[in-house]
Amino acid sequence: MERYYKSVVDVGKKLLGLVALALDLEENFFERLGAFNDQAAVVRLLRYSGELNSSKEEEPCGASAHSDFGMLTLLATDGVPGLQVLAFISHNLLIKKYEFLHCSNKWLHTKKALKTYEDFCVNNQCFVVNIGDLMERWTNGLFRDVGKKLLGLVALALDLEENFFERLGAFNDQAAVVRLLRYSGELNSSKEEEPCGASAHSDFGMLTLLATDGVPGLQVCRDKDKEPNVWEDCFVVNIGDLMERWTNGLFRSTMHRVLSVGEERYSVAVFLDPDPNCVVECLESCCSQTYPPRYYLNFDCWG
Ligand SMILES: O=C(O)CCC(=O)C(=O)O
Ligand SMILES: [Fe+2]
Repeated sequence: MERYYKSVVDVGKKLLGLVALALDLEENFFERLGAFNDQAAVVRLLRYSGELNSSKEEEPCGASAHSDFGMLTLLATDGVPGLQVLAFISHNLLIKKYEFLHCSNKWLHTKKALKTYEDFCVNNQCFVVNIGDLMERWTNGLFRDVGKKLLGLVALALDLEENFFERLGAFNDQAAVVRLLRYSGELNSSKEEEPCGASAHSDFGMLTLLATDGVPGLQVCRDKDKEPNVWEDCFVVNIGDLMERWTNGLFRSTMHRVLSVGEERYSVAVFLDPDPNCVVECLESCCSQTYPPRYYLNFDCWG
């Protein structure tokens, strides 16, 4: 138990170092601030009996909805599902998501932002890292500012006013979702498969800001990278699917994946999604007779 405690605290410190770098602070910022001085990592061992509620109205609940108080929480489970994460899903995101999954969803007709609990896919190869309330206060404001600045530049590049996305309401109730990632670095046993940390995908939202610890692994499809690439001392900024929709395909969302290179790897991804109620339609300045709108909000096709 002591060994487990020590290695979890080390992982936590490494992740907080990355959070600091992602915030444009020195890696040891939180250490210098004294956050680890007399720090106690509290380990809670949990057992859920699995008993179902007798009342049909109530959802059977092991632990009711909450956020954790501190900086970060690292969660390891036995692989039995149950953990859910509250997701704010916009109508546009939902369309995109179900397009991707090739299936229909009744909520597609509501045109409203939804707050839903999504099952968290538990995988015994990973920790789930929850951002605590203190860290959220620190990060959310900062990432909103960086994101706003970048989106101002995107607007200027599209021949729009710098505050275009702000005026559209994209930042009204915007949440920057921070995902702290650790890749174990284990290589696949099968020779046919490429050793994969995260399979090829594009991100859903407007922009993603990505900071890594310098271990290679991230590949971007359009560059046709032969070797896993490293970007140092910078954020990698990925364009998301909603930005592709907004710009009528002028800004393509970035297809990317993470290969396993036999070395442990950490990264911090900040997903900038628009306000869940913001309508994402092809911008006029990106459409012409030659390039008519490629994306419509066509609800009928979802039956
Ligand atoms: O870890 C990385 O470099 C990429 C992570 C990523 O693409 C994602 O979480 O969507
Ligand atoms: Fe991604």
